Amino acid sequence: MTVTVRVPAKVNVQLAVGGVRPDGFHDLANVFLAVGLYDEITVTEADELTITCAGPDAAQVPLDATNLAARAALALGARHGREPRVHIHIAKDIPVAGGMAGGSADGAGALLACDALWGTGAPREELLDICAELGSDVPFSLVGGAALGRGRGEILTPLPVGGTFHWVFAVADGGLSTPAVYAECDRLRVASGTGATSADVPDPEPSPALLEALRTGDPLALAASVSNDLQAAAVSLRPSLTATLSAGTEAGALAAMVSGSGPTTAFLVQDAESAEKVAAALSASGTCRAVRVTSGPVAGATVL
Ligand SMILES: C[C@@](CO)(OP(=O)(O)O)[C@H](O)COP(=O)(O)OP(=O)(O)OC[C@H]1O[C@@H](n2ccc(N)nc2=O)[C@H](O)[C@@H]1O
Ligand SMILES: Nc1ncnc2c1ncn2[C@@H]1O[C@H](COP(=O)(O)OP(=O)(O)O)[C@@H](O)[C@H]1O
Repeated sequence: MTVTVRVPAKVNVQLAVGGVRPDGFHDLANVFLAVGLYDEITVTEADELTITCAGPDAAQVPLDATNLAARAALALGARHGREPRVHIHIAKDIPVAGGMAGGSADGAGALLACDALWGTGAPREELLDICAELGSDVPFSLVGGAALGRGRGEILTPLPVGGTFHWVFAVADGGLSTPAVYAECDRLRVASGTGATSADVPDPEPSPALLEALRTGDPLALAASVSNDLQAAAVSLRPSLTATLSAGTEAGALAAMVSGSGPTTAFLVQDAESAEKVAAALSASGTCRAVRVTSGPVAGATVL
């Protein structure tokens, strides 16, 4: 028997980063939006746990027990007294190490797929607990749509969205390490004299204007309120992102931002027609490796 699950990428329309906590994580107000770029995770009964991956960035995906999809199968199996004898195939379309939660998508997808394959029938709460153990972004990959993530991003509240938002993503050459970008954010804060701990940095809060823009589905209002506290750190580590951001703005994007920890850049546009125009201009600019056009919100991990 075989089960396939489709899982979307995300963009953070607000990423407010608090001070670094004693456990090394940062408290967040993380407003996630699931967008229509997908990985597909297929699990098949097998003699032992094995993984394959296909797609343009497949060479950068680990195929051992560190793969989040393998860790998900192991975690569900351990809770239900079951050896994870499965082959996991990842059809990867989400850019790797791009700030779009591709690894998290694979973790959430493999979890849901194994649950279906094994007939485990794990309650949603248990699946969300396992997701949070796997990584801060993994619960959102399961849930999809739009949500506010508190804590380190794993405590989710679904958010109402009143329309479809159109996006262009510029994929950069190479990735950025998420821990390195958080560390650079701390370094920049210390260097500017504010300090980087929870005692120094105000508690992160969601922007009321941003939540209202999502609720009404108004792209101009959303463009006026998006923010990403990791952007300066990503640009500091990858200065060439400035040229990509400018190219999208000059082409008419309503907002230009780094997606999460980057280095993918995200451009909010008015409609599907302007998306094509901005995408063409970004391609022609020579400031990125690839350009993707999509929209959101879309559903979270779904069994096909
Ligand atoms: C920045 C964000 C924004 O959504 O995603 P990406 O843009 O990388 O996809 C997330 O916070 C990434 O979440 P995720 O990639 O799941 O991170 P985890 O595996 O939980 O943690 C990896 C490392 O990132 C740092 N980290 C992560 C989350 C958080 N709230 N504070 C942190 O400081 C820590 O150094 C941690 O060891
Ligand atoms: N399915 C996966 N399981 C584990 N690690 C992965 C997986 N896919 C990618 N990775 C690795 O995890 C790191 C982060 O990748 P990814 O989740 O794609 O990016 P990001 O955290 O920026 O959204 C990269 O080093 C990548 O090689």
